[in-house]
Amino acid sequence: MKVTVVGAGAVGASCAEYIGIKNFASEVVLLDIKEGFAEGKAMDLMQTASLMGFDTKITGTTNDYSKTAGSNIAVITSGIPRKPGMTREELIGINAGIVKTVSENLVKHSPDVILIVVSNPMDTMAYLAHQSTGLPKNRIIGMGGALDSARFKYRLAEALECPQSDVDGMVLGMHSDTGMIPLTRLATRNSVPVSNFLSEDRLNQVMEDTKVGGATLTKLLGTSAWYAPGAAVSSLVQAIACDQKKMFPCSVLLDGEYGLSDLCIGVPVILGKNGIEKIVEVPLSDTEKETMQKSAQAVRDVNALLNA
Ligand SMILES: NC(=O)c1ccc[n+]([C@@H]2O[C@H](COP(=O)([O-])OP(=O)(O)OC[C@H]3O[C@@H](n4cnc5c(N)ncnc54)[C@H](O)[C@@H]3O)[C@@H](O)[C@H]2O)c1
Ligand SMILES: O=C(O)C[C@H](O)C(=O)O
Repeated sequence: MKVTVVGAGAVGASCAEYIGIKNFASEVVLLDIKEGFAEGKAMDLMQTASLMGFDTKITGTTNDYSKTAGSNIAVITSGIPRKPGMTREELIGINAGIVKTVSENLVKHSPDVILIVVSNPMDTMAYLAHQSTGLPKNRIIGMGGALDSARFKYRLAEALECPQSDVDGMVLGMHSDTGMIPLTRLATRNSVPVSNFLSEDRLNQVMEDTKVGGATLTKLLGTSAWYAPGAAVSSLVQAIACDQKKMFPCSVLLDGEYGLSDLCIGVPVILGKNGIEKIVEVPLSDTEKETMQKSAQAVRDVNALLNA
């Protein structure tokens, strides 16, 4: 199993580190445009192998796509992150050009690759990857919902004063400060709806804290987060590489599901060796349906900037 990670910055390196530690891939290639950077990150990570107990071979390259040839999975993290006070959508001007070139190069060298798009604004970048590569829709996956759901569980556990392993929950919709839809109605603590334990006000607070999860960290760190993003990507890569058939909310091209078409947005999918093996349609309440439509409109507005 060969995995390429484009962008050896904060998220790309964290993702390569977690893939290494989980020890399921034979090879990870890190590629970056900055001279020597991916090689340096790869060497540093490889010097953790005997300490962390993994055999995955991690190598780095400066923009040489021939080294990525034959990749089963490729992760795109190349592009600029936001600074405090910015939205993810403001990154489109620079990141669209990068994601277009990178996705074309990846597919040229690995025609059977499954792409995982991370660069922001992620839903639009996943849509752009479809436009620029023409890959079948099961082979382009936008990562956002897995991370947002992890943050949702963190906030739920905080409110419930319980371990995160006690809680379950999912975030659908656009990966943006206003477009996320944490499904509080369906969240549970050991199968018991969380509304049995938390007031409506507290649940609304959990929802709001989840939606601004990325912005909160960006304000604290001065740039956007990388540990949880890297871990979330590594979980998607593992689900595909190990044919796990696990369910994650991912940004995928819809064709009528949830009443939406011709956009990528976060919905639950089953991930296995073929990438997206199934889109799961969760029955939504009228309010959730309305919120999903608004979120989709926000995605379409950003997609329209690709042609502006
Ligand atoms: N979808 C998500 O949930 C999520 C989570 C975290 C970060 N992100 C996004 O991921 C992206 C990366 O974030 P980061 O914190 O790792 O940034 P970073 O600046 O640390 O790393 C980005 C790397 O991309 C490289 N790069 C730029 N252009 C390139 C190109 N054409 N080819 C190859 N490499 C290139 C840069 O040299 C840099 O090393 C940002 O757009 C950020 O917003 C998304
Ligand atoms: O917040 C960001 O800009 C980065 C990423 O999308 C995140 O949610 O951490």
